[in-house]
Parts: sequence; structure tokens; C-alpha cells
Amino acid sequence: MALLQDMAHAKINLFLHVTGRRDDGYHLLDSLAVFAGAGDHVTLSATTPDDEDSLTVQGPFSEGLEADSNNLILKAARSLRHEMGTTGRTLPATALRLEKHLPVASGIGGGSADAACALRLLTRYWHLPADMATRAAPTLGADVPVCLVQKATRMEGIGDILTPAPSLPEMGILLVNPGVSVSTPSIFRRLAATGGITVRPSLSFPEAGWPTLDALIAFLRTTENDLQPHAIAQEPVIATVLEQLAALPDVRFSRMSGSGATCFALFDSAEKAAEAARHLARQDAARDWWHWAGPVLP
Ligand SMILES: C[C@](O)(CO)[C@H](O)COP(=O)(O)OP(=O)(O)OC[C@H]1O[C@@H](n2ccc(N)nc2=O)[C@H](O)[C@@H]1O
Ligand SMILES: Nc1ncnc2c1ncn2[C@@H]1O[C@H](COP(=O)(O)OP(=O)(O)OP(=O)(O)O)[C@@H](O)[C@H]1O
Repeated sequence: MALLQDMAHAKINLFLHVTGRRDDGYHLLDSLAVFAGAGDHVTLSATTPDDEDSLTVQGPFSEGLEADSNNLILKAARSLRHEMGTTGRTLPATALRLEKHLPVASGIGGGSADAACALRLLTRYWHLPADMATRAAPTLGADVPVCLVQKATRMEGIGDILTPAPSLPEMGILLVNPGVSVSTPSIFRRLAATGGITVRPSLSFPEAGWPTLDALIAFLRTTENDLQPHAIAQEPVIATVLEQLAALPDVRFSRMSGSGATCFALFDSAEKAAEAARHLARQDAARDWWHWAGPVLP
């Protein structure tokens, strides 16, 4: 019987600037990440005391995703056990279940969101201090810290310096993935190979936030996703997705998230996003694409 459950929501980078490169090859970023209602479901059940933590994976995007020790959910469990290592406290084994609804390797942080979700669930189940999950998160991936927070956040550093975003307007979002998986390292490698770090003046967020979608969009138009041209060069279908999004009824803004291939479009409401999704689904080009429409989380 499931004891605890939580959702691993999709992370969307409304903009993503690459501002530098560290000696270890990791890139310095500036990004505004928000979370959509779309997400994977993770449940935790108790298991017999002698068992190891286990994982089963189901759901529409489970195919090809191994439930083995490389899965970020089991890595999250190991990282917390490692953090506890020196205290001598025994943590009971758990049976974790992932229902995978987000496309894998798609720029919306699915694996990172799962890892963060597992950290939240295990911290609750094992009654661990919250800062243990905060310490473990960056060891699991650059997007895991922001996914642990799961709220609109400015990401800086390599994704490890987080500041709550100022207030955002209500809006609807449509996420579209054309069914190509994109490896994040390959897109950063493409960017590095072109020496392509754009020097910009530092960006300031309005302290009072963006009271309307118009205000947010005016701000987003001063920004870019620096990974987008490199992802399009690798997967030209992303340009087709962006063309389709820009042509949707009532669309206000569209762009690629993260390292792709998922693109997003913003609307005045979740209802308008859902209406646009129905329109998109009728287009031949989009017949096999994954999409999700709904609210951006507050
Ligand atoms: C593109 C973003 O999704 C934006 O939110 C993230 O920066 C990527 O986060 P992620 O997928 O959790 O990334 P990781 O799994 O930690 O890193 C994958 C690879 O991407 C590159 N990488 C990642 C993050 C970063 N700030 N600089 C990088 O250069 C590195 O080559 C790294 O080996
Ligand atoms: N639970 C998981 N869900 C998805 N991918 C996982 C998981 N565990 C391990 N992985 C591996 O992590 C890699 C990245 O997957 P993920 O879905 O997080 O990419 P992404 O959406 O591009 O993330 P980001 O936006 O953080 O770059 C995949 O190649 C996959 O094999």
C-alpha cells in the first residue's frame, strides 16, 4: 500500500542565458524556471526490513527507462543514505514507484523532477532534516535543486544559486515535444564548440514582479534561450514545433525550454492553452507529438 505520494512537475525555462563557463566545463546560467501542472507521479511504500530500496517504472513514457541503479530516483535514495552514513542510524528500505508521464530527455527536467520528488518523499518518510535533501540535490544534477523547490525561481550559478522569482501573472501553458530525445551534454558541447557565450549586461528582475502577462512577455522578449539554436541545429524538427506554436490561436509567446526538444507557448488562461492544444492536435505535422496544456503552478 502506498504510504506517501507526490508529483514531479515539469520545469520550464522561460528564458535561459548561458553567461560563462567554469574550468570543469559546466556552464554558468541565468534562467527563470517555472513549473507546470504536468508531471510524473512518484509513490513510496514500506517494504520488508531486509530489502533494499526498489523501483518500478510504469506509465506512457516508461519504455526504455530502466528502473535500475542509474535511475535518478534510486540515486536520490542512495545520496540520502550516504548523507546519513556517519550517523549510524538505519533507514528502512522503501519500494518506490514512478509513473512516467513526461517525455525523457526533453528539456523539462523530468529525471531531475523525479529525483527531487524522491528526495522530498524519502525525507518525510525517514524523518530527515530538510537540509539533507538540499545538500543531496546538486549532487544528482544541475536541475535537481530547482525541482526540489518546485516554484517559480531565478536560477544562477550552474543552477545551484536560487532566488524566488517575483510574482508572476496567472497564465496557461502548452508544452509540445516532437518525440525526439535530446541529450543535454550534447547541446552544451555544441554551444561550447561555437564559443557561443553572448556577453550581455546583467539582467534585473522587477522587484514587484510582473502584474500582467503583457508585462512578463515584454520582459521575456528582452531574453533568449541560448541553447535553442544549437538544439535546432541538432534536431531541426524543433523549428517546426516553434512555427506551429507561433501560429496557434490566442498564443502570446513561444520558445524552447532547457536544452530541448520540448517547446512551450504561453496563453492568457489554461482554457485558452487547452483550446490551442486541440487546434494543434488537428494539424498533420503534430499528429505524433506529445502535448500538455494547463496552468503554470503558482
Ligand atoms: C539546461 C538545464 O536544463 C537548464 O535548466 C540544466 O542546466 C541542465 O540540467 P541537468 O539536465 O540536471 O544537467 P546535469 O545532468 O547536471 O548535466 C548534464 C551535462 O550538461 C552540461 N551542463 C549542465 C548544467 C550546466 N549548468 N552546465 C553544463 O554544462 C554538462 O556537460 C553536464 O555534464
Ligand atoms: N527517472 C528518470 N526519468 C527520466 N530520465 C532519467 C531518470 N533517471 C535517469 N534518467 C536519465 O536521465 C537523462 C536525462 O533525462 P531527463 O528527462 O531528466 O532530461 P531533460 O528533460 O533534458 O532534463 P533537463 O531539462 O534537466 O536537461 C535521460 O537520458 C535518462 O536516461
